[in-house]
Amino acid sequence: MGLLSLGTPMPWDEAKKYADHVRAHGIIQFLNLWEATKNSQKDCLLWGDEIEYMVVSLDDKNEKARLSLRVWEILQDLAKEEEEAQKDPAKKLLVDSTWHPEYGRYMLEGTPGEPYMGLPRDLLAVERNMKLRRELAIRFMKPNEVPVTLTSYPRLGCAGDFLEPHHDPHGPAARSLFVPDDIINAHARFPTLTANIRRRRGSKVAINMPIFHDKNTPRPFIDPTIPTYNDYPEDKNAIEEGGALPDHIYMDAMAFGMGCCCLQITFQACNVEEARKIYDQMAPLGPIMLALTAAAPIYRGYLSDVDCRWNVIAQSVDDRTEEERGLKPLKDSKYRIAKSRYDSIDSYISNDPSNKPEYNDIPLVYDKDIYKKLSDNGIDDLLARHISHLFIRDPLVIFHELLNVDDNESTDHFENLQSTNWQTMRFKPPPSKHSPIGWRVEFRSMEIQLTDFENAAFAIFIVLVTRAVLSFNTNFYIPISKVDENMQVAHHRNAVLDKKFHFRKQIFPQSRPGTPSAGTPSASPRLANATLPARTAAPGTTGAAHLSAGLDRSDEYELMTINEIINGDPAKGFPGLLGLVNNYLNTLNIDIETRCEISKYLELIKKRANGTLMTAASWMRQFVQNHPDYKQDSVVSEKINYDLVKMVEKINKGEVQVPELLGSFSV
Ligand SMILES: Nc1ncnc2c1ncn2[C@@H]1O[C@H](COP(=O)(O)OP(=O)(O)OP(=O)(O)O)[C@@H](O)[C@H]1O
Ligand SMILES: N[C@@H](CCC(=O)O)C(=O)O
Ligand SMILES: N[C@@H](CS)C(=O)O
Repeated sequence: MGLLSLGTPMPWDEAKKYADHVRAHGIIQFLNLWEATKNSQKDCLLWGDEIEYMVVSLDDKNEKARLSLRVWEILQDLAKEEEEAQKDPAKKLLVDSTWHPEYGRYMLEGTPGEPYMGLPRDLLAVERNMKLRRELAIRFMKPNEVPVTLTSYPRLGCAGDFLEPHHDPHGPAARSLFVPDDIINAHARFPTLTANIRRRRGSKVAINMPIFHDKNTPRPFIDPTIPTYNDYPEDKNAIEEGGALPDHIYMDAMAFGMGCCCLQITFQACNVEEARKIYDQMAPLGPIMLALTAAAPIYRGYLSDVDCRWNVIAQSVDDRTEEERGLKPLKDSKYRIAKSRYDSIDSYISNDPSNKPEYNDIPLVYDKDIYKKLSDNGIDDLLARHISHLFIRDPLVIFHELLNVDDNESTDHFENLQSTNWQTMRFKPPPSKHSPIGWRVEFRSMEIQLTDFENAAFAIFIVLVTRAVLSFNTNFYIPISKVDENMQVAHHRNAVLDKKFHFRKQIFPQSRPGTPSAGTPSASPRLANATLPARTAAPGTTGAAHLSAGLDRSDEYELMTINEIINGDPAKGFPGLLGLVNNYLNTLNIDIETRCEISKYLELIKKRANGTLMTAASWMRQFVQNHPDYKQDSVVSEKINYDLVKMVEKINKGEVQVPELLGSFSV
């Protein structure tokens, strides 16, 4: 969930006049924050997860499942509960969670009440807390409502009724043929984002995901369900003007993307350099974890040929103009921009000596005036590039009342741009110079899993990987263009088993006298303030000019399966991420009971990676394809959707065992 300021939002025509104002003050705010917090030291790990839920209303009589638009009321009740818990220590334990709205009016986001600490025993609190959150949310729902952790809702945007209460499509913010604006959270941030993305882009967003061709799916597949309204100029372009591609599932609104749910993990680092190191080390894992957590195979009532949500969201908030997308020569826009605001990261940012210039091998577009301002104020090259790259975007939501703020105290303008750059990783400064919170990093690519057990397993795995990274001083660097290739590969149906991903072969630092050898923990996870590698690119250029002078690093990485990346390859002496995590755990003094409990979660990761257990995406595909109503035509009917949601609910209640998904683990 991004910045939820209050006020009167500006429509795009007005907001764009203040874009430079917001950027200029955003940078001053960042510099003020930097000055106050650049030396901040935190000595303990704090971390937390964010779980996004969809509230589904079940109509058992008619066997229909609809998204409930009642979440605002549920959130108010949860907020009251949180408030009371603040006053009553006994209640605090029972509530121990924090709740936020999300893009969809049917979505909830729950986090632990306080961040977790870094002790192994604290890991065992994660699943308990996730269960508590689910139970708490249920307490404020109607008897027929359930919180489900599906990544994409199978029948979102289908003709007929998929909302409770029903609303016809259309509305001035999204102008969608498929979803009404009533589906968007009422907080001004969300409809304004929706409308201003569309207006800035100059057309509705166009999302096309390849259809899964089953035996009876027509070839070519031309979707007969796309309505032919003519209320808005864009409507006719859906089929006639090529908005909807043949053999694809076409979607035309932000809700199809930002209405998806995910699992995000945020860690606090000891200091800014450690945060930059974690950011870089975790970035190549973004696509790996996307493929391993794949849970989104169905869109707008059709089985698709992809397993993950990422590209759907990227297309759903792509506010680039035609000029920025390279469809027209640059005239009114400033830059060609290769990616949507929601996409994989574009540059590594750590000053660690293992970050070689050649790894930043994709052209980085950045605002050269902002780069200069940052540079003149002592920000080093890599960080200045990162921030001035985020600042090529326009602020989409500007509130009249918050235009002029005290840049010494507020970080609103900085957060405005930071929180609408939705990338696989987020590098997060302390929220304000007065905050006790330190420099943090957010890992954002994972899809939400069907049960708390699985979500806890992935959260625990990721936090342990960060500990192993710091402890063994690992090196996961590969050229960022290869991380981007992996990101696309991760979307393929069953990529987890069928595809290979670029990954670094030698992940430990080469042993030198006096340095820790492969797989032994370094004396301290703290990092020295290493000097910056020399760069040859002139500040302000948009190309990666330094690349041609760089070394060829292609022998440092190779294509591996997810199984090899996670479980290792003994023949090659490659430990895999689980090997690293287990080595790390071996260095700690953990009681047997705790270690056994942690092993349960790691076992799930191992089995998902080696194919013993299915991903949620594969399991859902199988559920649909085995359903008696399925006609082998890629259509996921209302009845199949209802049965799927009921099944997920039963799994969460422990009423049904699904060994193909969860093995013998109980939820
Ligand atoms: N000091 C901290 N260190 C690490 N994690 C923290 C800290 N404080 C809170 N968290 C965790 O960070 C996560 C995100 O928190 P929060 O919702 O406040 O951030 P946000 O800025 O809204 O997130 P987003 O970047 O997704 O918009 C939660 O899981 C929370 O428990
Ligand atoms: N729901 C979005 C993330 C929204 C956010 O940035 O908080 C996703 O699935 O990635
Ligand atoms: N939840 C995301 C997407 S709208 C945000 O608020 O930034």
